[in-house]
Order: sequence, then C-alpha cells, then structure tokens
Amino acid sequence: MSPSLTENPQCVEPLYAIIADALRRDGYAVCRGALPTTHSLALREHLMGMDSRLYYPAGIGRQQDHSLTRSVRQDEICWINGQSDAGRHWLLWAAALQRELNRRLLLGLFSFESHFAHYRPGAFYRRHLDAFRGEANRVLSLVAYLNPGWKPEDGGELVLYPENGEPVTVLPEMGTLVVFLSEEFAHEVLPARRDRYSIAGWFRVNTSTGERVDPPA
Ligand SMILES: O=C(O)CCC(=O)C(=O)O
Ligand SMILES: [Fe+2]
Repeated sequence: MSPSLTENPQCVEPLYAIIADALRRDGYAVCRGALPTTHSLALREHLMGMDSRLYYPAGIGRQQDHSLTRSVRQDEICWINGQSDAGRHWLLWAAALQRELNRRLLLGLFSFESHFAHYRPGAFYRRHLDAFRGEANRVLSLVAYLNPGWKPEDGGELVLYPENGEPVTVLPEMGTLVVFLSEEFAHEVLPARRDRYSIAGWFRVNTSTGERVDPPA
C-alpha cells in the first residue's frame, strides 16, 4: 500500500478493509505506509524529544528476575497514557481501528493498552506469544514502526511464526503496521544494528466476572 492511500481521513476506509480481510483470511496483516505520514512523524518527534528516564526495561509476565528477563527481551518501554498530543492522537487512532474491527469482524474488542519501545543496537525479544490460549484477554496485537529509512542490513526484523506455514519477516520501517491474533502467532524481534523505535499495543476483550474486573480499568 502506498503511503498516500492513508494520507487523508476519507482514505482510511480501505485500510480498515484490508486489515479486516487479512485477519479473516490469515490471522495477521502487514500494511506498509499504514500510519499517515504526519502522524508517524509526530510520534517519532515525540519519541526523540522524550526524557530517556521515562523509559524502563520491559518485564515478562510477573517475572521479577532481571537477568532472566534480559535473556528474553531487552527493549525499554514507556506506557502511553495520553499525556502528550502525539500519545493522545495515537490512542484515538487505535480506538477508531478497534471500532472498525469490531464492526467488521465482531471481535468484541473492549480495551487497548500500548507502549513506546526502544531497542538499542543488539537488543532483541526472543520468540514468545503475547497471550496464552484460554486466557482470553489479549486478543489482538498491534505493532507500529517509527524508523525512517530502515534497510534490510539494519536487521531488527519482526518474525511471525504461523502454525502452518513459512515465517513472515517484517522490516520495522516508518509507518508499517502489523496486526495479528495474539494467541495464534509466536513471534520474535531479531537484534538490530541501529536504534529501533516502535509502538506495541494489545486489544483486549472484557473477561470480567462477578468477582473479578478484567481488564482492571
Ligand atoms: O517490536 C516488535 O516488532 C514486536 C514487539 C513485541 O513482540 C512485543 O512487544 O510483544
Ligand atoms: Fe510480542
């Protein structure tokens, strides 16, 4: 898809259709140039200007063991809570996508959480699942990349592992968006040779019961 396709609001419609069709067919979608250029540039600028102390090493599950975590993932993250213009705009964009995917695929997506991620040169995230089967909460994973001029020799690819089929490799190029079913696709981030910036997010369903509110907010 060319970047110009999503440049103005009336052109977002085809993007939703493309993502919904690909999810229905394959369980994942990879869309180059999906984020409007003005939007991805604003997010990138915000990231570049952020105080690096706002980032902290990512964890895994409830795992507290720092060296174990480092052997699995080495990105630094900052949760997006809508305090900045760029962050608010991103959350609105994700909410529109949530609404459209619910309308087209009846997924019942209920909430969204996301963070900025920075992988320093050499950092990786080993093969993992974002959600475990039967624990229906993270249903759909979404990743958006914010790295202009990324080249194959820069590494840092996302590799998705479909259960039946060849691995799918994605370069983390500016504006590229990847969406996939969280319980279905193991995936990993290969080490990059440059700083690698992205947003990772998850849509969840509401699994609250009488005793437990999930998601909590
Ligand atoms: O940055 C990516 O390509 C994927 C990140 C990821 O898998 C995660 O944060 O769970
Ligand atoms: Fe992941």
